[in-house]
Amino acid sequence: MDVIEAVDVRRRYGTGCEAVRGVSFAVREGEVYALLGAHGAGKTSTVELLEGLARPSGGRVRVLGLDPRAERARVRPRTGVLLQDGGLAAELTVAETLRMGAGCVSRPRATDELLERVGLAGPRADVRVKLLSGAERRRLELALALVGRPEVLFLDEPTAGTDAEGRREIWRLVRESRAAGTTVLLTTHHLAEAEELADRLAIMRGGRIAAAGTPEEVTAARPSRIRFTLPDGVAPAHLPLSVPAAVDGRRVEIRTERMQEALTEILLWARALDVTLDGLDARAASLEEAFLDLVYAGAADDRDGEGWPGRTGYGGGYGNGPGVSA
Ligand SMILES: Nc1ncnc2c1ncn2[C@@H]1O[C@H](COP(=O)(O)OP(=O)(O)OP(=O)(O)O)[C@@H](O)[C@H]1O
Repeated sequence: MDVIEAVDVRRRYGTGCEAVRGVSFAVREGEVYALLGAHGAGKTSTVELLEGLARPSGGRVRVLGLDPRAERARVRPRTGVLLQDGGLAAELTVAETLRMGAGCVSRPRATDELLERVGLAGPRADVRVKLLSGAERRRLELALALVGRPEVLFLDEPTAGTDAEGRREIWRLVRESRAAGTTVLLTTHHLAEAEELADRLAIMRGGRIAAAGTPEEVTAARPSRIRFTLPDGVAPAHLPLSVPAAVDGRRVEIRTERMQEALTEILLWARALDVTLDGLDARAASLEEAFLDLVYAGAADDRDGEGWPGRTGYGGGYGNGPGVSA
């Protein structure tokens, strides 16, 4: 069952900025789904619509089958929200803050047990919020999101302001929530975070979804890369490739969706010339490459369809002759 649904959703601010431009995705029960993108991609603007904080200017959002804004009273008790900026009261202690949160929900978790779980029990429970580290604040905010036993968790940049260790702690808590059956939608601009946590993800750029699926599906749709060093005496113009290649000094880089064909062509060419291809390296795209490609180089796709910067086309094939310069 789809617990969270966005269908062709749009959001235009009063300033005229259209931050969300026709976004569609669905999150299944018990799944962790990440909206991944650079700053300003439209992640928060999208999640806020699902949290019921604003109404979409177009399209449709549903949480647990309900309209999160029009039916807020029914949706809110079943969801937990971690905002990008939690806005905690600085003078309250950790325990006071969580007790206050517990007072606002109908079936609160035991606050002592929850503080234990997020690593803020014992002496840390009596510390004022203003004295907490960034990671501790985030864990307290997460405890507040969890105190009402939510079926759905919205986590906007859950590890913002935390160090590497703090990040791992929060990742552990997110995994525990998933293991308990909670459906999680999170936003992040950290690729590692999406890789670590997400069952499926959508990469956002300019208010749209540039790619979506499991990490494997997203990378499978991106071109593989073959690299090698041009052998001495071989000119770039004699490369036998029917696929476009880029040459930087003596280094050759080929991006291709037909890895096996391109690699076969290169190896046969090298054997015909009796040359060794130093540094030969062929690999499928990593999620990081897909992300960088879609989020940054992808802007070039929008402009001119060139695909990636610095590309030089070398056509040909074996018809080009032996390929060894005189
Ligand atoms: N209240 C607002 N009024 C006008 N424009 C806004 C408002 N909030 C966000 N925007 C604009 O909408 C676009 C998307 O912003 P949004 O915060 O949704 O992106 P994001 O992907 O969550 O980025 P970040 O990781 O920095 O939070 C940006 O161009 C931003 O400037």
